[in-house]
Amino acid sequence: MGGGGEDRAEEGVMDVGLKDLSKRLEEFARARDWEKYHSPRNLLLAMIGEVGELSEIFQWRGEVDKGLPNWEEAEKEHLGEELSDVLLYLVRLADICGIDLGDAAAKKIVKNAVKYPANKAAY
Ligand SMILES: Nc1ccn([C@H]2C[C@H](O)[C@@H](COP(=O)(O)OP(=O)(O)OP(=O)(O)O)O2)c(=O)n1
Repeated sequence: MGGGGEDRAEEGVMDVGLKDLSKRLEEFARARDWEKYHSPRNLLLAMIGEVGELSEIFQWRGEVDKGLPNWEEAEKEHLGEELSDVLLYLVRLADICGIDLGDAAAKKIVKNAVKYPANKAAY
């Protein structure tokens, strides 16, 4: 991936932001001349495809304990990759649509809290 991402030796402990991911995805597409494929509809369909791949990991397993205590490391790594594919396409979709996803998500959390007041939550 472009943008100097390969040089970030400490990346594993860095807090990666949505804007940074957006920028790196843009560079990734530009470097491959793939911008023409990254239309809103294509990105949405690609993301849904990755949601399908993510779902396959959980398919037929029954309920799964939080933290995935009984999973092999390779399975967890695969899960991380599929979660990332969904996130990366979502971030790219938002960017190509001109939506500031971090800002929109923060506002949505506030809206959710107004809609579902903590003192009235009864599940
Ligand atoms: N036109 C494309 C194709 C790929 N990607 C990036 C975003 C995803 O993070 C990843 C998806 O790559 P693949 O389509 O190869 O999907 P997988 O990594 O899931 O591979 P596979 O489907 O073989 O398991 O690559 C992209 O930005 N634009």
